[in-house]
Amino acid sequence: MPLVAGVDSSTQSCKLVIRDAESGVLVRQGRAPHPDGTEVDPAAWWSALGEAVSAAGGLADVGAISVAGQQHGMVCLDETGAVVRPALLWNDTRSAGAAADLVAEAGEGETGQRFWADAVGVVPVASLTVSKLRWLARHEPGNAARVAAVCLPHDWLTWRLAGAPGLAALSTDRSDASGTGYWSPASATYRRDLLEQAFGRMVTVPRVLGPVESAGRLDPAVLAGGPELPEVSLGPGAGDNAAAAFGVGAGPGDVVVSIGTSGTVCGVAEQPTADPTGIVAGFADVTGRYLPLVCTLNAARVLDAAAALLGVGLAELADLALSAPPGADGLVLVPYLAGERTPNRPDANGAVHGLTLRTATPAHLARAAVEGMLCALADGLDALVAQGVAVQRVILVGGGARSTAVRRVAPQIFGVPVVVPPPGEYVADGAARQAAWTALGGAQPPIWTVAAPRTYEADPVPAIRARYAQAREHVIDHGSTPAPPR
Ligand SMILES: Nc1ncnc2c1ncn2[C@@H]1O[C@H](COP(=O)(O)OP(=O)(O)O)[C@@H](O)[C@H]1O
Ligand SMILES: O=C(CO)[C@@H](O)[C@H](O)COP(=O)(O)O
Repeated sequence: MPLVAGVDSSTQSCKLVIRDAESGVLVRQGRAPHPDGTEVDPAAWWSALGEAVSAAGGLADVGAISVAGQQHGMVCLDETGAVVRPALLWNDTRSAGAAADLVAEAGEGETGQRFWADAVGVVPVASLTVSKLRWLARHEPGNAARVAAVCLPHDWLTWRLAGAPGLAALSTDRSDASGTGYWSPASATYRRDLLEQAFGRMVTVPRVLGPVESAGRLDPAVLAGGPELPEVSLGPGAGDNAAAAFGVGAGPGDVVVSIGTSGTVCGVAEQPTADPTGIVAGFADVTGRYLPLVCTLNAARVLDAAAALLGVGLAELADLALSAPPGADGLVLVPYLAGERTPNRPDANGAVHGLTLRTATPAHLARAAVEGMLCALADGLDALVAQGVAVQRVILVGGGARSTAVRRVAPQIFGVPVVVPPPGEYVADGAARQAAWTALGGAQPPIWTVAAPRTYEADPVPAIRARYAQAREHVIDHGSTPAPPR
């Protein structure tokens, strides 16, 4: 088994790495962008995957491939296997009302929340597949009637790589199944009753593979240059966050924070979690364990937006942020630019508080953007700790981890050392490592050496979080009607 490939089909792009199966050494890589928007035709992911494969020099010398992908996205297929409508992504908030309905149907207030947390480890919010299915049933009955199977982005890409061999061949893995809202990590079974309740009837769902179970073989006809391909085995794949935790080799005491389109905070746990507040999602990981996780809708794009607002690039934004004092003299940016999932405020907008003649500078705004985005994640870290996750250090990954300001400010806000591996594609790396494990077999995954990380330490500045906590409730929900003038 010379080489293996790992894919990260994420929100903004598709990244592919090719690594040596035994040592993990990076051999080559490729990437291609995804279209913008919160509903996307899966065909765009497929063509981006093809482009990424070509950019990486093809798969002719690769023995196994695994696909990790953005979680929760609803891919509906008809009985011929054709896509019924563009996929609704994890960050599409139109299903917020459907999520609230599903919780209310299970009982009033905390009773409903507790029911879902106990049943499937998660409380429905707009992001979850179960909420999207309910939305589809209520809002697009014509499309809903055509649905024969529902799967997730990584499931669909893996199935396409296998040559789309019929709906019965669809497969997924524990980590991604645990983000649907109708698969229980604790019992490792589908809650078909909950899917049926949400959608009105049962549809085909992918078989859930174990950590090293193969999803079949790559159909050589589906990729350019395919006919020359040797036999390539398909790994089970994963949700992107589980793949990242596996890619960086997170262990006890490690909390992985990813700053991509989403902001996520997660840790590997030996036992499943069931948080009735819904803040911590009780996901599964790729090794057979669990991955309690908090996810925000606003991370790297908050920095993109601040840079655009100030008319600077991302490097200059970081320099500006670092030139302002910690706490930005009281300027606070509440980063709910895309609505928010944690806290569950799908209709909220962002806000800036504390503008004065002193704080109305580009440097203060840049600092407030970095701090606000990180404070929302620090709230997630607290919630994870409340669920019993130990935190000795944070491992920072995702595109936003490239920002020097994020790296330096993060330990002030998280209050623990922040370890930043060299810039890389850790989701794709986790998928590649999974492909290697599936192909090589063995009770334990191959040990791959991760390049030396850099550790950032700083004295915590609790005042930043205290000020943020004051500000975060003072946002406007765009669905709400302003009070009439008096
Ligand atoms: N130096 C940088 N500073 C801040 N943000 C960055 C930097 N480099 C890349 N990014 C941001 O990272 C994001 C992409 O990160 P990525 O983890 O690939 O996202 P996703 O997995 O959601 O597709 C983009 O929004 C991009 O602007
Ligand atoms: O919804 C979640 C996790 O629950 C997100 O983390 C998605 O999985 C998207 O990830 P990125 O593309 O932002 O990395």
